[in-house]
Amino acid sequence: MARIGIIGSQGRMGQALRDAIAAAGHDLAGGVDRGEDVARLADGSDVLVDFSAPPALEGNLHAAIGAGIPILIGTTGLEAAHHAAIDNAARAVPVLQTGNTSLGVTLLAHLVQEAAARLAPDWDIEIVEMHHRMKVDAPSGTAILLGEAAAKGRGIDLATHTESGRHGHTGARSPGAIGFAALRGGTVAGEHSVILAGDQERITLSHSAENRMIFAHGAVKGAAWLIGKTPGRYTMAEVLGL
Ligand SMILES: NC(=O)C1=CN([C@@H]2O[C@H](COP(=O)(O)OP(=O)(O)OC[C@H]3O[C@@H](n4cnc5c(N)ncnc54)[C@H](OP(=O)(O)O)[C@@H]3O)[C@@H](O)[C@H]2O)C=CC1
Ligand SMILES: O=C(O)C1=N[C@H](C(=O)O)C[C@H](O)C1
Repeated sequence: MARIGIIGSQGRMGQALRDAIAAAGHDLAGGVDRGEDVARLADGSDVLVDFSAPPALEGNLHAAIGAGIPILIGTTGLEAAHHAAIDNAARAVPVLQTGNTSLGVTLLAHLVQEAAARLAPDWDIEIVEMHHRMKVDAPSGTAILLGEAAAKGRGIDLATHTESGRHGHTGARSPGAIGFAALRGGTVAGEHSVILAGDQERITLSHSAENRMIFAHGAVKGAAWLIGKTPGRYTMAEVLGL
């Protein structure tokens, strides 16, 4: 049984996490939101779970290091500087950062990598996602995760092959690009499709989240798994044995 501290505890994911912690038989160590004392939460926790916002990341990593406990980061909208801070923190404590904690998306990423590796580079890759009207970042962390899986399969760098936000006279698609399109509306928990488009044929690999509990259950599983691990950066694939 683990004491799990939630960062972003009043948010949509924070509330789902409370139910998932109870369902798994763990203890809720407490929760913090904007402006509250994360270091104190860390001192009373065995592991921190962060579903808040990117500006909170640095303080959250600092608190985990100060208390000598692992941290799982589910917050999305992270930039290169955030990933550098995570790499740095992972030298001191176990850290798991992922754009999606669900079993289904973790498996989907494997399938996407495999498909991208096996199909010739002239098969175009487009990633389409839809989320609820309150989501603040785009493309979603999951879309980026799937783009990274596709890029890995292709042996290319995602950053230099991304095409997103097409509008107006864009010109033809760049050969080898990975395209992103983001839709927002209603209460959609999370829809992702990776479309591999060849000449006269198409493959679509998709995942539908019916509600947030799939993310919450995965996050609790990942958080408990991190306890006792040596410092380093871990993945959901390792947690789920995929
Ligand atoms: N990896 C995954 O599987 C998933 C990731 N997510 C990601 O998790 C994050 C949260 O999503 P969601 O719960 O829907 O968002 P919400 O906006 O519902 O919740 C975010 C919570 O974090 C709080 N918060 C904001 N800034 C800080 C801060 N500096 N310190 C502590 N708490 C803070 C907010 O408080 P306040 O309202 O006062 O700002 C709010 O309570 C998003 O980045 C989302 O994309 C979501 C689902 C799954
Ligand atoms: O903000 C959300 O809701 C979600 N965010 C994550 C993302 O950005 O991919 C995961 C999930 O799709 C829900």
